[in-house]
Amino acid sequence: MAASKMIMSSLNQFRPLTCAATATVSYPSRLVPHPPDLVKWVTGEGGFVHQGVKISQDATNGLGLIASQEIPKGSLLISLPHRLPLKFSPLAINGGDGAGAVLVNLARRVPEELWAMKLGLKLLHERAKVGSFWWPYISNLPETYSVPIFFPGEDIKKLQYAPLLYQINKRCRFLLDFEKEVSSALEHLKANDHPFEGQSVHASSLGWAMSAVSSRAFSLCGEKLPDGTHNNVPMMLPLIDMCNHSFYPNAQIIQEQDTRTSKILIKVVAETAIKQNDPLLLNYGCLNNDLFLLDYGFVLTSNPYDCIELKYDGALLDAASTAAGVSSPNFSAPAPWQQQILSQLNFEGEAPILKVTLGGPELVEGRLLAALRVLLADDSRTVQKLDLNTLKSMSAEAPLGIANEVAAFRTMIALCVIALEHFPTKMSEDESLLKQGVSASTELAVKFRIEKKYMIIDLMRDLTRRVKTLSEKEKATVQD
Ligand SMILES: C[S@@+](CC[C@H](N)C(=O)[O-])C[C@H]1O[C@@H](n2cnc3c(N)ncnc32)[C@H](O)[C@@H]1O
Repeated sequence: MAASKMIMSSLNQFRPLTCAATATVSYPSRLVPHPPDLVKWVTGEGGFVHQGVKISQDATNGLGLIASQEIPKGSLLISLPHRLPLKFSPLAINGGDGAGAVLVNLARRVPEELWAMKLGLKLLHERAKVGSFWWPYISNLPETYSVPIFFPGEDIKKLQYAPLLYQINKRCRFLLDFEKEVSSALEHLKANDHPFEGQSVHASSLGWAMSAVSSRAFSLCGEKLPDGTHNNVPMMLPLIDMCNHSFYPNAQIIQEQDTRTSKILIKVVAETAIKQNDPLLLNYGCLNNDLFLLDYGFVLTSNPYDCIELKYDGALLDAASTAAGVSSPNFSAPAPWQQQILSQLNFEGEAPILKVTLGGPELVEGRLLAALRVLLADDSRTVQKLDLNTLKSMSAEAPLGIANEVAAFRTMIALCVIALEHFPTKMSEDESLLKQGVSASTELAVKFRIEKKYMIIDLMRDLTRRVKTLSEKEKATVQD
């Protein structure tokens, strides 16, 4: 009863689309000071919430869900009725009012890779709309986000990692350009056709909406299409999106078709037994820290999926192998048979893919490993007997012989050294900066680069161990 009163009183207010420019606090406040009770809203709308599931302030991750009692494995934790997820369905909106058509046209101008902005437009529309069905949910969203588009310029520089700086720049530029496009689309609209209740929309509120979606939406199976298939649709899942992330989750989202209505229901079940006071955790995906920071605004320590990006380049490989003391390879001028394999690996040809990664579960991108093995080999016949998958595989032990494998690994270690040297600060400097007590965004930026450096150092250690084992094997073979 008390909750419904609270909902009613906030429904009558004007909904400004403002957004605080930077996320400087660890626990951002919600859009309104005392938002409605989400659990009551979900159950009131016909959803189910296990009696042992509660919203609670997490020690480090903002709000989260916790178990207030022991919950057995397999228990249903949350079930959302069909109308609760917030989706952007252009077909449904197109058949609607003029404001819907304006939203659809704006969404068409958003590049596919920034899909979060498309759903963000719908979120902004609902945020501005007085009487929105989703207001109890939206009012519970954070007011600010710790994603780097909101970092002060000097903290963006502190990330020290060009591929991420490029992505942040791209997003910021898009938001500034899109602000202009939105403004001109909203000009001269009749009040009824205005999707944001007559309010102008700035880059900061577009950024708020994009970040709210990128940090909370799940890509799930949508309704059945006319051809019988289902496509994946990003959606915001009230309450479920209060779960924080872990690579060792104790909860899982499942989708089931309701036998009565044929609609798809979204549920969360306990994947393991959950102890009292444990947080309910979902796995957001096997992502590197670039994506966690860009989309979610956090950085994970010892993330097994973290990696660095390099550009495949003959001159860089020549420099690395020379530094590694590998005898006279010529990466810049491969023999024709080597060039042929480089084409098969997509390093040469009309549309080469030069981006390669080091780190993550694969340790070294298979294409790079294969290229090094091939370019360091001098016998074309042995190489041509092997298939590409063997050449790309780290678990294929020294397919071109131990000397070749050692040279390839040494070159990779040297590549790691070069990558480390690209960071202008030393690890000790980074760590002492953190000890000084810095702003939340400086802390995130410095933590990001520290994690990248640790990842590179761990990879170097792993490769060095492999070189040692291989060298010992070679010595043993010679002695036999
Ligand atoms: C889907 S929401 C989860 C609910 C959120 N904590 C809140 O207060 O509303 C995702 C956000 O939670 C925080 N978060 C989730 N998992 C985290 C983790 N493992 N470490 C740090 N922050 C995390 C990040 O701010 C992220 O953008």
